[in-house]
Amino acid sequence: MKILTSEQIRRVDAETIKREGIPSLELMKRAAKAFYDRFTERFPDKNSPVLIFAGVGNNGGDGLVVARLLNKSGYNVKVCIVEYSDHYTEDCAHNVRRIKAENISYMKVREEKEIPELSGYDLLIDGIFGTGLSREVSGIAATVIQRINESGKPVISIDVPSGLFLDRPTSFAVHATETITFEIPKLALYLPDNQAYTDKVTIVPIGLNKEAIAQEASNMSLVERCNIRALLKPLHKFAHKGTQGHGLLIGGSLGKIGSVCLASRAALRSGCGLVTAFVPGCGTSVLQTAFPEAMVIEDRNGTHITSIGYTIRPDAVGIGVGMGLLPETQEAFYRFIQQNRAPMVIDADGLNILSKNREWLSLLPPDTILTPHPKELSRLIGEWREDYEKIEKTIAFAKKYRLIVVLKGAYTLIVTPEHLYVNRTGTPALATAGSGDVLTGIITGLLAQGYSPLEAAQSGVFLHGLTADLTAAEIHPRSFIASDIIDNLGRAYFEIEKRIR
Ligand SMILES: NC(=O)C1=CN([C@@H]2O[C@H](COP(=O)(O)OP(=O)(O)OC[C@H]3O[C@@H](n4cnc5c(N)ncnc54)[C@H](OP(=O)(O)O)[C@@H]3O)[C@@H](O)[C@H]2O)[C@@H](O)CC1
Ligand SMILES: [K+]
Repeated sequence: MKILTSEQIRRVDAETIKREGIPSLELMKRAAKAFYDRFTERFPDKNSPVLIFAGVGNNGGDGLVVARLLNKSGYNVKVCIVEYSDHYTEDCAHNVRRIKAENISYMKVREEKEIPELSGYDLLIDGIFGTGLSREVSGIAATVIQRINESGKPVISIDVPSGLFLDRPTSFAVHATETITFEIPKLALYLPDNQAYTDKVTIVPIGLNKEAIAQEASNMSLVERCNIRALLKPLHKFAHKGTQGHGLLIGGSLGKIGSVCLASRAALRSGCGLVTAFVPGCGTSVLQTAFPEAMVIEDRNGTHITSIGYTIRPDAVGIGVGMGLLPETQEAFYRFIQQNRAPMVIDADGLNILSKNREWLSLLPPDTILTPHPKELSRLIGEWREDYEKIEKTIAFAKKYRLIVVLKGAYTLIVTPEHLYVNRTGTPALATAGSGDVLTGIITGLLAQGYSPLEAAQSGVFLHGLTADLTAAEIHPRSFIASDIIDNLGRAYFEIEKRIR
């Protein structure tokens, strides 16, 4: 699903109206109905008093149509028109007339003293500003937003939390409990800097014109279940372990062998045929006991890796977990990346070694996958002030070294030199020890099965997150551990392959 800018969304909006020969009011009705459907499903209690804040633009117009729909179906609604300007859009003005005609209780607010007391309401709907926001919020709109935020009430935002900029940092906006956004995903809804404003995000279709969307060029998109489903290879009846790929996981040091166990088990569960772990001597019996399905090659040294050599021919390599940063290990890493030509994932200490020796980055084969968390990323690309700068710097870095960067977070970003992908699967349950090692293992396993680096990165991240989504009702997010990801990978595959009627 393409992520578009506000300017592109405006064009799609206008093109839909033109191509489908519908009045703009009709599109507003569709949007409001889509919001209403989701809202009433989430909040079926019609007795809960609801206050709808509507601005004077089309986001406000949506809010007024929502008020009419809720009122008609028996909800207890009131409307507060935040008149931050005298200039109403035509469709908004039309709906002000309609709410009057339908006797819906409303008030206009132009000054602070006119703002109603919010304590009597159970739910607030926010339709003050949408994608038309063009400058910092001030005056009465700012005061109202502040009151909304201070109220502590659940706030459901229409399209975007009011005050959220779609293309630059935001310092003040509605703290939405949920945003019900119209059809097209907006990048700002998925950035960590905006977490105070965007909690849950739900995308609802509103029947925008498909060709109009297709015409808009974008180098950003959401990773969707259908994308992953389409790229999964079928399992052949005559498949055997030799045809399913051989993954090699290199890492570990005394006290950190668990990371290699997790990564290797995850690689095998992701579907590859064979897994070998390359570890220092202290890891061999641990691995063979904890994970008998893996083969093990040991370094000549007992406590940490000092030289990486083997005669097997792996189809993919995952390197770095638990490896440590001792000079001999760094040297071994250097010699290894100089000669390795198998597709590769680099994580954890592998990334830290690269940030200490930045000139080695140019030795990496094109499309090598790096999987940093934000701290590891900052060691590689330097500090950033805000998310847009971070993304810009990561793209420049990916371009310079022709790499794929998987930036782990609540919404993991997959950055290639050409494109930014946003993954939505996953919950805070994944913020647990070993979760990153498991991701490295899954991506290595997928690479070994012959998926391209981009496919492996996208599907690995998607599957990893999906295990947490699928177990959310059985394993409390607080007690979810990295092994639960591995144990539920099969379930995640079932979910992806499930037919949706
Ligand atoms: N696209 C779609 O698919 C569909 C979109 N729909 C809905 O339309 C919404 C977009 O509506 P919109 O364009 O009328 O803009 P909106 O956000 O209501 O703002 C209103 C006006 O406020 C102004 N303004 C800006 N910043 C300001 C500030 N800081 N302080 C004061 N004023 C400020 C600015 O006008 P200006 O002053 O720049 O002339 C702006 O035009 C969208 O989010 C969705 O809900 C659906 O109905 C149908 C399908
Ligand atoms: K809004």
